[in-house]
Order: sequence, then C-alpha cells, then structure tokens
Amino acid sequence: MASAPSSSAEIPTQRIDGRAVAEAVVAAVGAASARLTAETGIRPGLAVVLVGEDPASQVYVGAKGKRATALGFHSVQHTLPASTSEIELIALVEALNRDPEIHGILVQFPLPGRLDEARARVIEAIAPEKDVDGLHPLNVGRLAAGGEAMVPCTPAGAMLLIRRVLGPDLSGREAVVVGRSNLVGKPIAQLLLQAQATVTIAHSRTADLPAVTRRADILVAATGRPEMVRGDWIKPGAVVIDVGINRVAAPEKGPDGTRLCGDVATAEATGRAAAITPVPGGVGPMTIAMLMANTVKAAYRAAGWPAPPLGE
Ligand SMILES: Nc1nc(=O)c2c([nH]1)NC[C@@H]1CN(c3ccc(C(=O)N[C@@H](CCC(=O)O)C(=O)O)cc3)C=[N+]21
Repeated sequence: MASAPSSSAEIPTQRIDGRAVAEAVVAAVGAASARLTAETGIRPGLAVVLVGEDPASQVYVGAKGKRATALGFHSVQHTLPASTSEIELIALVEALNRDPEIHGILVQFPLPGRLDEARARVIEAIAPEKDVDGLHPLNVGRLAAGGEAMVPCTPAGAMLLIRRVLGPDLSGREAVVVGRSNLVGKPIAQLLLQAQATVTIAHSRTADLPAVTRRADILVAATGRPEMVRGDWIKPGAVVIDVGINRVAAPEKGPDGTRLCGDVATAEATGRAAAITPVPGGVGPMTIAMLMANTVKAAYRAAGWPAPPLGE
C-alpha cells in the first residue's frame, strides 16, 4: 500500500547529548583542578547555600555537592531553615566571602517566602570573584560590556551545546530567546549576541509569539511552562535549546506518576528541528558541569593563575 502523501518532508532531528558534553567538560575541569592542587596545594572550594526545604532544590543541591566531591573539590553545603532572616543569610555569605578555602558561592533559588524579595541584596553581598552563578551586577555588567565575567552556568552550558552544533560564529543567524529571566534568558541573549547572532528576546507578553519563534534559526526556550513551544512554532531546520525542566503528572505511570518535560513539545519538534536538546539529559547536566568549571576558574584566579582551558 502506498504511504499517505506528506505535506512537508521530515527533517532528521539530532538529539544533542548534554550528558556526553557535560562529561567532557567535567573531565577537563578535573584535570585543571588536579594541576592546580599539585602545584599550589589549593583545592577548589564550593559552598552551596540552601534555605528551606523545597524538594527539587534539595535534589539539585545534592547533585552539585556530589559532583564537586567526586572532582576532589572542597565542598560544603549550608542548609538554613525557611525562617532565616535576610540579615542572617547575608552574614553567612559574608563569612564565606572571607573564607580562603571557598572560591565559589552559590545561593540556591528560589528563596522561600519573604526572603525572595531580598534576592538582589543577597546577590550583591556575594564577592563578585566568588559569584559562580554570575548574578552579581558586576558580572552582569561585564558580560554585557564584553569583559572577563563569571557567566551564569545554564547560559554558558547552553552556548556550549549550540557551538557544538553550529560552531563558534553565529553570523547571519537569527536567534530567538523565549524568556527574560536574569538567571537564563537575559544572559543567553548576551552570549548569542557576542557570538554574532541577531537576537530577539521574546516572552509571555510578546504579540504573536509563534510568528516570532518561527523566524529563529536558533530557538532557546526558557519559559518555565511545560511544552509551551509547539512543533509549528519551530522553523524547519532550526536548532532548539530547551532550558525548561518541569515535573508534570503522568497518569500512564500510575495515579501518583510524574515525568520530566521541557518547555518544548519535543515529539512535535522531532522531524522539524535539525537538532534539539532533550529533557532530561540536555541543558540540565551542562548547568552542573559549568558550575564546576566556574569554581575551578575562580580558584585559578585566587591563585594568581590565568583561567585554564575547559573544553569550551
Ligand atoms: N542559584 C541558582 N543557580 C542555579 O543554577 C539553579 C538554581 N539556583 N535553582 C534551580 C535551578 C535548576 N538547576 C538545575 C541544575 C541541574 C539540573 C540537572 O542536572 N538536570 C538533569 C536531571 C534532572 C532530574 O532528573 O531531576 C537533566 O536535566 O538531565 C537541573 C536543574 C540549577 N538551578
């Protein structure tokens, strides 16, 4: 029997293996760390601060600590109760700023309740050279001005995946970032611009969002809304970077079943995108790898050494 005629030819869609790229980064980070420790006695030190008991945050923070320990870093986790005051949290950050064994400080978001309103003050309390999240205004400004900045981990990881597919020069390519957060959307847009792409930042208030995303040769979805980006929002042949990690109900896995999904309807994108990052196994593992990379860079700078090459 003849197959039904299809209106458009299917495009083979490459799944970008974030776990494999993350392993390569982590291997380079481990080698750089070992060299520093052998020659100076300095072990990269990472402090992760978790306030409250958000279960997803506990999982991420645990994964970060495990990675750091496996790399031979000095790794400490500070877990504070949800009732912690702004003054107490900033006092801890200041103690970590002064601690010579700590090169990187990460305060996990979201902060609980009222404390989230203090977010900007907490970020500004972190010493910029220890700000491995790249959120301090000095690092944000340096990234915007094209200087030596600590780059936020998820954007740095996403860019590395884009470069693996398209190379370092994005001249002539249209990039659309959906999402405008300080942690993801805005810094990814800066990095794409630096790589010569033509960049649009779109968001939930953009008029005719699908028409805007359909222009994208590079589409970055960072909306935090499960599978918001549909297949027909994607230009055929686009490279799609799915930054979302959403836990949604999955009745097929039983009454309490859940599954992870991204901000892109991956099944619909398959056969249309040239390449897409899966969830899980895409940008998520890169985020942790780049956190380790930023921590080693901070330790190198503290030792007065130039930043090492990290497979980027
Ligand atoms: N100050 C701050 N910096 C952050 O970088 C930060 C944060 N707060 N708050 C929460 C988000 C989330 N985040 C992730 C890191 C790794 C995975 C990851 O490794 N995901 C795996 C597994 C996911 C799973 O199985 O749950 C994957 O996508 O394959 C996901 C999410 C960092 N964040």
